[in-house]
Amino acid sequence: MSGHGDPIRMTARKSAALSGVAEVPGDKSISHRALILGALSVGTTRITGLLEGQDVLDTAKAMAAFGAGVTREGAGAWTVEGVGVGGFAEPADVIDCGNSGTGVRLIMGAMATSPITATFTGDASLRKRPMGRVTDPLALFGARAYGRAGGRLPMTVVGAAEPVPVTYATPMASAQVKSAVLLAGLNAPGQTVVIEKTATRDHTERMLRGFGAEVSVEATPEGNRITLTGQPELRGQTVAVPRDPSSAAFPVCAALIVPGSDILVPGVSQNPTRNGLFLTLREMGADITFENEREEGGEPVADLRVRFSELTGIEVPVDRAASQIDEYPVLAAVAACARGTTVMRGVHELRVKESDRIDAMARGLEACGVTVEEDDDTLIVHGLGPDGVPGGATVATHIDHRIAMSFLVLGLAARAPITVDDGSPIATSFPVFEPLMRDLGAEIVREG
Ligand SMILES: O=C(O)C1=C[C@@H](OP(=O)(O)O)[C@@H](O)[C@H](O)C1
Ligand SMILES: C=C(OP(=O)(O)O)C(=O)O
Repeated sequence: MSGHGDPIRMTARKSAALSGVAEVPGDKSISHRALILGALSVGTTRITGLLEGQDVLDTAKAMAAFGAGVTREGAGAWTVEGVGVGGFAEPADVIDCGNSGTGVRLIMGAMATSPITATFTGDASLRKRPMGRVTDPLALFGARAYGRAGGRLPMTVVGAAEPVPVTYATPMASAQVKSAVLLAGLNAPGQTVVIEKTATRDHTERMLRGFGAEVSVEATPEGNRITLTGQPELRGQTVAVPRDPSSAAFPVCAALIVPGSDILVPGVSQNPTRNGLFLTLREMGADITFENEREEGGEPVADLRVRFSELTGIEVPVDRAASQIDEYPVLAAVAACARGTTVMRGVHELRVKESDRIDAMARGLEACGVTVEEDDDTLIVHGLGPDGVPGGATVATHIDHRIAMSFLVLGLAARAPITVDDGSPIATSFPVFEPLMRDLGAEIVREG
């Protein structure tokens, strides 16, 4: 849905030690992909643990609009009756991807090599985000796209009637771009190749293999070379979605900065393309232990035991950016409670997320009494140590769930409460954030 309802003001205040078990919901990236690959398969895909956040619900609706049978069987349990590779029907109406960059970009890729036309839109945040990064490579397959100036939504994509395979080096570290090209390559004859200089989340490659496609990955001096053999027959699968490390980040970071806390976050994916934040936090001195390491739903997972820690700022390795790209906002909040300076470089991509996340974090932290520095590609936070952040501000969230959750986490440790002007976008990725955090003892309330 392209609106996100009335704004919900929310306030977090200094809380006593957090304790208990935080069972975060399913992974957003994997949930989108399970629905899309299910729709492109022959037969039935059964998904458990699907994230029922608005972003994923919008993708489910889109898959139905392209002709798949999508049914909710119970909490997190969904079935998809696929139409097969190349089997998408032309949607009768505009596809509204709401707040979701992943949804719109992957779906554009999935339909771009079929002889159909679809028009995409989204909410005020998504309509500001660049789509040229996917429509440029999709044009190489023979698809055409007509959008607003700057490659913005609403945008109509005319799929290629006779697609040709493509070799494409992604100009930015983006799993969405990589995935759009691979999904388009499914209905092109021959081999489609994506070369990525920096490895990004690899859920599409893993899941394509799981559904029966031939995908090989070769390390080359230019980076990973991913080769997909086109026109496979994908077969419906059973997909157990693991818990989302990007959602786990919020209770984990809250426990680290609220004195006395000791929590358990079970079953969190430790996929090396997603676990950068946990490595960074450990380097800052975080007491996080990885217990019961195992495999679930094709992903390495572990239970995270997290205890309050006195943290020290670090220079975050630049080559780790892709594996923690969505976690920089909450890392910046944690950095404010560390001693010393945390330097985050190579983070330009944060400027084109649901909001300009460098700007949103910098302005919000300043309002809370924290000194920051920024340039186009960098965010530097001068930490004030435990109990050092003044808080006492209302922060603008710019329709960005991660900005909202990051400042609510910071409010649990700041001296004075922190209010966010609109917490409603939290429902896009982490619909149970409030009850889950309250169950741990976090004082988070809705205003008015
Ligand atoms: O492929 C995905 O599921 C995602 C890729 C990332 O975006 P980019 O591809 O733009 O880096 C990430 O920020 C987003 O939350 C999810
Ligand atoms: C960037 C994000 O999502 P998307 O690009 O799918 O909107 C996110 O969830 O932080």
